[in-house]
Amino acid sequence: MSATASTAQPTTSEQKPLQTMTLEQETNPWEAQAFRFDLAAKKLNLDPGIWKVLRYPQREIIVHIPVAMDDGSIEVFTGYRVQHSISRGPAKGGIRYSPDVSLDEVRALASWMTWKCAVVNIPFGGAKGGVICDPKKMSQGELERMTRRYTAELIEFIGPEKDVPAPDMGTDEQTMAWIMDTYSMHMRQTVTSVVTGKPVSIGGSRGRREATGRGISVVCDSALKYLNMPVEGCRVIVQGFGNVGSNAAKLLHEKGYTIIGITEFDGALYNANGIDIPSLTSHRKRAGTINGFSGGEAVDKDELITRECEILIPAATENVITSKNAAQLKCRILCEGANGPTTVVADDILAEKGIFVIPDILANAGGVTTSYFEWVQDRMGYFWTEKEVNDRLDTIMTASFDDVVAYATAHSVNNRIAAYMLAIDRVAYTTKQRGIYA
Ligand SMILES: NC(=O)C1=CN([C@@H]2O[C@H](COP(=O)(O)OP(=O)(O)OC[C@H]3O[C@@H](n4cnc5c(N)ncnc54)[C@H](OP(=O)(O)O)[C@@H]3O)[C@@H](O)[C@H]2O)C=CC1
Ligand SMILES: O=C(O)CCC(=O)C(=O)O
Repeated sequence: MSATASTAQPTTSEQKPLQTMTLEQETNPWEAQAFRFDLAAKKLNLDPGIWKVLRYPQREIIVHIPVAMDDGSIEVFTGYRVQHSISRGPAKGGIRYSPDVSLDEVRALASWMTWKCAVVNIPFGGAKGGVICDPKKMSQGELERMTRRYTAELIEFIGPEKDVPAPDMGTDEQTMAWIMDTYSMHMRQTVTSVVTGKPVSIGGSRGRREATGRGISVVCDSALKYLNMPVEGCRVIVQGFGNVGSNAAKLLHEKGYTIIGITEFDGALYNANGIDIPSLTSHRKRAGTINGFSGGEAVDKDELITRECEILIPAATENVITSKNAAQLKCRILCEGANGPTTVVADDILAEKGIFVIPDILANAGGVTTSYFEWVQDRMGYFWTEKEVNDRLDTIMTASFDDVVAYATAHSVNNRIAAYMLAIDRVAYTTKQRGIYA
């Protein structure tokens, strides 16, 4: 690795039609995924048949889930599970509960899971699930009934050797416990390895809760080393203070980074001297919001992500960095904790600004990597210490960062396209090896 590496990144597109995209096209996650896939496949000179196979998901399941609500009414929720690929192993990926879920979003998230698992070289394909609902407005009883019914509808499609769900936005360890229990009732035996991200007491892995944030902290360390930048004085802004954002902030704070900004859906905080993350976490637990915390100044959340910092970590949702605000970013490194936070148009603007991007399918792969460890431990019935889990995670994340950056240099592409190319090449190889032409 070069100590004098430049931050300059080649642009994503060589075509100009990007400039004529409407904002609606620009922010469709499936279009964004497909655009980058096509570009990487072209650079790989991918076999046209394999191209067609990998471009689209293998299976898309839509379910309508009737749920008895607490007030006695019946509501019907729409849910999806999309399995993009099982070429390298069982499909793997989280389940999202959000009012914004759509089939195109779940398709994109499922494809990103395939590429992500291949980037970190773990033996899974990709899948994702989602239910259109607002979990913040539902009681625990309503969420449990919806989750159990959703699981029952998917019963023949999921399983330890078929498709292994995990948490994502709006879902957590409790949701995974309900899925595991519902699946086990149908199988007439306890099957812990059907989901990951469960509570440790029922087969979860130590370290899974923090794993995505931990992986982010590891790739930030690698990026600083690569760019010859010190941790001391490294200012970080984090968007999102849920599972991913809060754990990334906590671990980076422990490593000596200065977290100067945190945003959530309903507010944002700034402190040029650094926010005390443990105190903010206690406040967030008590108050249910970051608002009202005395250790930072309340600021506008959209403006905060454009403030000067060394590292910006979007860890909330898709399409937060678009043609509308990319030119205003003043970070040196963009580390994508969320899936799909940057649009393809924004990619080119960031490249022109020389921002070093650690793409989502690498940066947030710590979660699925520790999910892999959980699946392995459940199948062995033997559980590792937290240190063993974290050490293995650190090793994989560091090596994957090095692989992507080396690939980018070797092929003169930016980090995102390098990660796609590396992943597509690996998935194409197993797809051919398994003999789809038979
Ligand atoms: N959980 C995991 O292991 C993994 C998650 N990811 C990705 O990371 C992202 C976050 O997931 P996760 O942390 O699990 O989700 P959570 O539901 O735990 O948290 C989401 C956070 O994002 C905030 N948020 C939502 N919309 C906005 C917005 N427009 N501006 C600012 N903040 C916002 C929410 O704020 P509020 O509470 O105020 O609504 C909340 O703090 C998603 O893209 C997910 O796909 C990727 C890999 C693994
Ligand atoms: O842990 C997992 O299996 C998947 C987590 C996830 O949904 C993601 O990485 O986007």
